[in-house]
Order: sequence, then C-alpha cells, then structure tokens
Amino acid sequence: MSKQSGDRARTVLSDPLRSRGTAFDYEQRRRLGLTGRLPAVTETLDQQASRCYEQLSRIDTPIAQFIYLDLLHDRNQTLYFKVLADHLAELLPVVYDPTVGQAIKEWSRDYRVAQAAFLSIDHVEDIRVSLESFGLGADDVDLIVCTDAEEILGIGDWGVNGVEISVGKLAVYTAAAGINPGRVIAVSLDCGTNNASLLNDPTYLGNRHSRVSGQRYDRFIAEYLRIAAELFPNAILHFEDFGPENARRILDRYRGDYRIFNDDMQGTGAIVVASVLSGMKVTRQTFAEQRLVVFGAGTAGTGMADQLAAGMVRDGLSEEQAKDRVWLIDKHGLVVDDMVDLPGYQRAYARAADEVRGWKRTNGSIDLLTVIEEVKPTILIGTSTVHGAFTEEVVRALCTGVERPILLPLSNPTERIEVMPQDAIDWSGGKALVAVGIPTDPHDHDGVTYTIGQANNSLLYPGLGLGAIVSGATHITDGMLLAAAEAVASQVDPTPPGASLLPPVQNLRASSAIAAFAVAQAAARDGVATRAHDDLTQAVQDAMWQAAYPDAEA
Ligand SMILES: NC(=O)C1=CN([C@@H]2O[C@H](COP(=O)(O)OP(=O)(O)OC[C@H]3O[C@@H](n4cnc5c(N)ncnc54)[C@H](O)[C@@H]3O)[C@@H](O)[C@H]2O)C=CC1
Ligand SMILES: CC(=O)C(=O)O
Ligand SMILES: [Mg+2]
Repeated sequence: MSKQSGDRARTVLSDPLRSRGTAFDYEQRRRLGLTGRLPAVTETLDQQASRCYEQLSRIDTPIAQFIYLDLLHDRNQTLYFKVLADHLAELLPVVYDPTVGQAIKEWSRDYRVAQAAFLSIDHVEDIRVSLESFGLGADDVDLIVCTDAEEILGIGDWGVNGVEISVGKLAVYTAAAGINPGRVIAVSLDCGTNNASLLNDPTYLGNRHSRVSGQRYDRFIAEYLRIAAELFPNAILHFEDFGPENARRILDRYRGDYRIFNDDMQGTGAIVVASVLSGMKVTRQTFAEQRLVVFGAGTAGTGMADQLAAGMVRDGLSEEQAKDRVWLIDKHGLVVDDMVDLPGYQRAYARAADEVRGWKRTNGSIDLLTVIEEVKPTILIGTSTVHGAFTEEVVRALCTGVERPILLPLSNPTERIEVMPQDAIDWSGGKALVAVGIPTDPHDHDGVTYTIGQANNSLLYPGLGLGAIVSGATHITDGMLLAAAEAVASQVDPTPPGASLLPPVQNLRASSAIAAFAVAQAAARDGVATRAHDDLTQAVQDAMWQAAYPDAEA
C-alpha cells in the first residue's frame, strides 16, 4: 500500500462522520483504500448497533457506559446515534443528565478526545482560525453550543472540563430532533476557573488561572459572537451553563443582534411553562391566578420567573400585578428590596421590605417554610442546587395552602435535587403535581401509579432548535418559546390520576417534530422566518437527520 492510500484509509476510518467500520462493503473498501483493513464480513447498521448495545449491557456503571459511548461517538457517529435512537429513554441519562455531571468532573483525568473547538481567553486572536479548522463553509453549520462552564448543571465551575456539556447538549439535539451532527460545533470558552480542585490538579487541561472577568471577558464573548456569526451566519448560537450575571447580561445585550439562545434561561423557562400549562389543566386555573415561589433565584430561576410572569400578563394582569405574584428565595432567604448587594437579575422581583415586616425571621432572613405559609403558592420551583431543601414539612405546608400545588424540584444532577419525586408524592398524599429535572421511574402511592414527567430543558430545546432551523429564524423570539411550550404541553392529558405533566422521553423525536412545527409557524408570525414551506410538516420531517449510512456517500 502506498503512503497515500494508507493515509486515505486512516482518514476515512478516523472520521466519525464518514466511518462505517465493518459496514463498508467490499466495493466501498476497495474504492476508499480500505482493502484488508477490516474483517471480511460486511455488517448492516442494525447488526453493528446490536453488538454495541450488547457490549454496553455488559458494562455495569453509568460512567463506564458514558465512556464507551463517548469513544463510539468519536469513532462512528451514525452508529452512535443509531444505538442512542434505539434505546433513547435508557441511554439519555447516560450520555446526558445525570451522568454527564460526573463525566465533567473527571474529564481532564479521563481525557480521550473531544470533537470540539477549544477557544481560550488568553488567545482571542485564535478564535477565527480555530473555528475555521473544521473546514465548514458559511452554509454548513446550523448550530453551535458554547459554554464558559461557570455554572455547570448544579455542580459549579468546571473550567474546560465543561466542554462535555456542549457535546452532550448537541447529542441530545441530534437524538431528540434529528439535528444533523455534521452541521454542528461544540465550543468550550475557556476563561480559566475558580475551582481550586482543578487548579491544583496536575492532570487539568484548561487554562490554569482564575476565571477572567470584566472587560477582558466581555471582549472575548463579543469576539466569539462576531466571528462565529460571520463565519456561520445561519447558525443558532446556543449558550449553556454560564453564571447568572453573565448569562442574563449576554442574552440581553446581544439578543437583538444575533441568533442566540440561552438554554438555562429560555429553554428551562419554556419547559416550566409547558409543565405549568399541564398543571393548570388539572387545577383549571389561569396564569393570572398563580402565586409563584422560586427557590434558588439564579440563571434558571429568574429566567422562568420572567416567562411565568409573561404568562400572567398575557392572561390580563399588568406587569406590576404579575411581579406581585412572584416571590424569589435565594441564599439569604426571601429576596427583599432592602437587602444589600442584591444582584440586578433579582431586583425586579424583590418584595417591599414594608410588606414583609411582620413575617417571621430566622437569623435575620425569611425562610422557605415561612414564605410558603404566608404566600400559599400554587407553584413551587426549586433551582437552588440544595439537595433536600424541600423537606416533608415544606411539602406538607405547601399542600395545606392549596389543593393541588405544582411542585417542580428542578436542580440537577440527582445529588442536587430539592426533593426526590417519590417523597414529594408520598408526603403530599398524591396531591402535588410533580415534575423533575432528572429521569425517574414511575412511583406507586395509595393504589395509583404516578408517572413523573422530566421537566428538563432537553425535552424542549431540540424541537425549538429544529423549528428555528427549518424556518431559518434570524432570532429566537418569545413567541417561538411559547409556541414550543404549548406544543409540548398539548401532547399530554394530565388529568387522569397519576398522569405525567409532560410527554415521555420515549416519544422525544415525535414530540420534537410537533414542537418544531409550532416554532416555525411562530417564527413566521413574528416576522423572523427567512424560509417559507408549502408543506411545513414535510419540511420538518425532511430536516430530521436519521442515523443511516446514505448510499450516495459511500
Ligand atoms: N431542569 C432543567 O431543565 C434545568 C435545571 N437547572 C438546574 O437548576 C439549578 C440551578 O442552575 P442555575 O440557575 O444555572 O444556577 P445558578 O447558580 O445561576 O443559580 C442557583 C441559585 O441558587 C441559589 N442558592 C444557593 N444556595 C441556596 C440556598 N441554600 N437557598 C436558596 N437559594 C440558594 C444561588 O445563590 C443561586 O442564585 C442547577 O442544579 C441546574 O442543574 C438549570 C437549568 C435547567
Ligand atoms: C438541564 C440543564 O441545562 C441544567 O441543569 O443546567
Ligand atoms: Mg444547563
């Protein structure tokens, strides 16, 4: 074999978007210089996928399964997504939440290879060349997911290790909504880290200095956005797991200029709206009748407060009246307007000090139980990362105040959730309408089987992204977010005893297609669509990439 054909064989077999491994047939092997490089048998994709699944079944820890699948992702993406599609509900918790949290903690130590762009705040001048290195043209990219990893899930600052959340979110886009994996880029925006365990870890692979903030950070983000949008003008720029200050600031500052989407604020807000829409089918109430308590008023908590308050305004309340029905609780208890150093993103919902003067205080602050007793919320959401914060006493108090409270303990991963859903159902005597961020099995209580919906933005953002791509939306509008939420909620009947508030993960592809259709319609209504389709249903279907080896490309 000449050096040239040897190089060619290596190139084909190591390109995860082109490689088929044992599925290359005899002719293809000859043409691609692979003769003699693979065992004799030509397998089908189904046969390959069965073997992989069988191998996976022999691995007994989720993190080891994650590594197996990660290596497969880097070897043959068609096969990876076929295995994922065939066992979506079982494997989503392995490639994504909650296992991805552990993989991120161990990423540098377990370093393999990552299909991602590593952009460094110390080399802003390299952003362009790094993004160009993928060899993709202006029309070749639909979606870029970036993270600066300041607040990964509920586990904090994980520096460059956080790249795995960009990769994981993209895997969910493809598995759930058929976003073409050859048309996406995962990005790590490495700004340093304040995580001492990483800075002291000799195996850490990111910039070994504390997190850069201020003007240098702002310049880095501005350059990233400018260059990414210039090189790939049609790409959605998805932001994931930024700290609360930066997440909101970047979204507010650039939302009008770029096709950006903050998943933790907008995606989570929309899946919460979907959950509440479902819950209100049971309680037969409107948004305007809700009293919302958010425990953990950071990126996700304040993002969802905004979307639920917007729902109240749509139902006839003024903005003032809507804000008056929202209570935020953070580290120092109820957020009150005379608190010092109140972050800007909490100020809009701070309660007047006068109004709560007579409320019970513990060590100077007003705690969750007191707020529940005083407010009698119809909705309690947890985005605090404080495991166990929703105690039996809290859940019982919630149910004393209202007949069927909506209870959404959303913190991820499992070790951060405010209350396990099984406990919430038992303690509330089945009254609480529960959905959680993590996947959970059904739970039996008092003769009823409760199916617990997964209120994770992964049930919504893939369909939202697909709808934005199909319509060529220039911006992600509030109308598109609402359309996605309504489309998700429309797929369930939550009224029978024990029914879930959200569609099952097993149906995620169909569910994403329905959401994408509604999102594309909303983009057109909002005047941001650049592509019209005579048959939108067909356009959505056609846009969904399938895990198959296309004949023409062999
Ligand atoms: N289910 C879903 O789709 C999503 C879930 N999340 C989860 O929500 C949690 C928060 O995420 P982010 O908002 O991005 O983080 P964040 O760090 O922006 O917000 C967390 C907030 O909780 C507050 N907090 C900490 N200790 C507290 C305490 N003892 N009492 C009350 N508040 C306390 C923090 O001060 C902060 O404001 C994470 O666990 C994350 O995994 C986030 C996005 C989506
Ligand atoms: C689900 C998600 O985006 C988070 O926990 O941050
Ligand atoms: Mg997130």
